[in-house]
Amino acid sequence: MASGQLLRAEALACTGHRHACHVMLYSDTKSQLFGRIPIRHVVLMQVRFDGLLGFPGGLVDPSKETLEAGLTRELLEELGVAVPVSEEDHVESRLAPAVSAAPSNLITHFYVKKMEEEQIREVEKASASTAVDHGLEVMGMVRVPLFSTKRGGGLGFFLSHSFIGNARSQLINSLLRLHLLSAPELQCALRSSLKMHAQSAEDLKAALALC
Ligand SMILES: O=c1[nH]cnc2c1ncn2[C@@H]1O[C@H](COP(=O)(O)OP(=O)(O)O)[C@@H](O)[C@H]1O
Repeated sequence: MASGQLLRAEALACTGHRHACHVMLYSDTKSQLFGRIPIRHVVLMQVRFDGLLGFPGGLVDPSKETLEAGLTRELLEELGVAVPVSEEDHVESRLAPAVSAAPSNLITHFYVKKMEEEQIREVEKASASTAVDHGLEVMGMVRVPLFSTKRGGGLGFFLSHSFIGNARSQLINSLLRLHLLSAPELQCALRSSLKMHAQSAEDLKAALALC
């Protein structure tokens, strides 16, 4: 098993750990950007309160509720609509890397749920209207652009943003595992991200000089 990865049961047996559950909601779509670039799939992420990109979800206390019940409760707060998640949607559990000298005590559990495009639209509408976390813990839901434009835009530029924890690798692993994109398509997007990242560093230095 890959480093840090745990079976769901092993993860639940860890004492003294915090548990965070997040889900990637997605659907197929026939929509085309500019009437010619196939969008293929709708994948939802969110801009969090801290400005980072991540998946909807949150901390769950497994001594009080199941991981899936806790995730479903978090989703209601963040999305404003019931999206039941079950054990069958579970993809992986992993010990989060340590962020300081102290060992990590956070276990992240990741889920993937396929929906109809219409249900995704309902989630998007509710997340900006009835969700109690809107504008507070969640600044807004976003669709991941899965296409690539000639100049490396689309997925490449999206991946150059900053993500919370291992959310970027959760996204990339899911796109590969579900065959939503091929490995060469992802490699191409990631190369474009690296270039964009270097350019952003220069832009940031220039912006700092304005202050
Ligand atoms: O999308 C994600 N993928 C992987 N880990 C995440 C993601 N979002 C948050 N985390 C991790 O889980 C922890 C708790 O998540 P979150 O901030 O969503 O919970 P909360 O809203 O209940 O405080 C975060 O501090 C972060 O380390």
